[in-house]
Amino acid sequence: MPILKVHARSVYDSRGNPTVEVDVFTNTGLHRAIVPSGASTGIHEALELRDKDKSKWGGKGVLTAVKNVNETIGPELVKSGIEPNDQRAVDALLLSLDGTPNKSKLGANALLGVSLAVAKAGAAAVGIPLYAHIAGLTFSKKPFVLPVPFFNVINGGSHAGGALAFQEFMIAPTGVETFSEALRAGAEIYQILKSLTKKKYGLSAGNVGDEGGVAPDIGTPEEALDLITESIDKAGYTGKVKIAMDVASSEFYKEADDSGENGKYDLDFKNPDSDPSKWITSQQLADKYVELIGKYPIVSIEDPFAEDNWSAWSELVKRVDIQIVGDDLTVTNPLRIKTAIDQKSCNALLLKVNQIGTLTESIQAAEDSFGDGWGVMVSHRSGETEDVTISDLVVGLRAGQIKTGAPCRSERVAKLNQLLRIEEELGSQAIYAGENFRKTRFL
Ligand SMILES: O=C(O)[C@@H](CO)OP(=O)(O)O
Ligand SMILES: [Mg+2]
Repeated sequence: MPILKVHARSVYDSRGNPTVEVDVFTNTGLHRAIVPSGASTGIHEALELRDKDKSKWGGKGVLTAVKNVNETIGPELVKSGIEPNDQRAVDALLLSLDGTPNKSKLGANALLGVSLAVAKAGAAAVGIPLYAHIAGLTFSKKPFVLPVPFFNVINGGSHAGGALAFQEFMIAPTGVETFSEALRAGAEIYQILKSLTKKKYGLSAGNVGDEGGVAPDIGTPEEALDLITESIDKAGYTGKVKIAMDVASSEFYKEADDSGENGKYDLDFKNPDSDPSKWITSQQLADKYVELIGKYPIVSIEDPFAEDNWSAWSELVKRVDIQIVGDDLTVTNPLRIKTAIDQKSCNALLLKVNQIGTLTESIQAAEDSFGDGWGVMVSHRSGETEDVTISDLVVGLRAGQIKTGAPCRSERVAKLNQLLRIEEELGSQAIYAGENFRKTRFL
């Protein structure tokens, strides 16, 4: 049952930017994937190919990537006769057609659209759900595990206006029994947070950022954490719902030396008149994290330091016992993950399929991370679409944690709704990760 035809087109993501959609046709019908896109992208990510022509979409077009699928990848894949359920062979072909270390020839967005659409065709070819197909491509151990959803309920950094430097403040219902209860808790807390925010910071503070979280003009992480804690308490989930942050600190790292070390962190980076004398060292930022962890129920911090400020990462891991997640640091790339393992820089991977460009490499990144005892959190991008592949991926990988924004805005809720469907379908064949979210692979 080979691949009959591959067709790509340019569609739009949740920020109104063009992105790549790929249709793969087999004798089971049409299988489609849409590629997400980041804003606070790491400099070491695989290349998202955007058109050079600045006259259309301000240089954000993806017509070249679309053409690469329609004129190169698609015809070669059809000609190869590779079966769609042989994901490894498909991805190996994609890598050889591109031939560059960072997918700069054909574009990681072109490759990923094909890779994910083929995965769906592969699942259909054997007549099983996508999550089960992915489980078969990796470590498959029963029961299936439904992830703890990390809801990004306050948006700051490069995802929102306002002064807040830290990018994401998330709530994680680790202390409930099921995924659906977790989603209900998230939605209830989010509604309370929204009205509290409006009351304290004015009506427009209830407007949302790129990932559906509220975006009040607050200056300090403490203010955001107080708002969240109050909302959790008011909703009746004290102790059952914990807090996580994605600081995305590469966005406000200044004056580093050539190796990426010894820079300063500018917590006022959105102010064009920010005062350099107030920028802080990685040591001072680490002290701030330790203080916040002591004061709030924080279970996970992502990108506490910039992508090449390696020494600061290892120091923090030694000082705290919570989850420290690499995103810009590790970029879902087995080579950078290896360095992070060797240097003990973090203890969890943020897995974003478009950082690396194929499903097989994403699975490898997860395997390598689990292999060192790390946690793995599957993640959306700030520019998203109706595609829900990551929901199947997190279940297939048995990763136990997903971040997909606030329980608000359809491109975020689509992923959560897909997890509700999977939960219903699996019934007693699945357990909820809950407090074991860092260790689900080893349960
Ligand atoms: O930093 C992140 O983790 C992501 C997703 O929340 O943002 P972006 O897609 O803009 O890189
Ligand atoms: Mg991040």
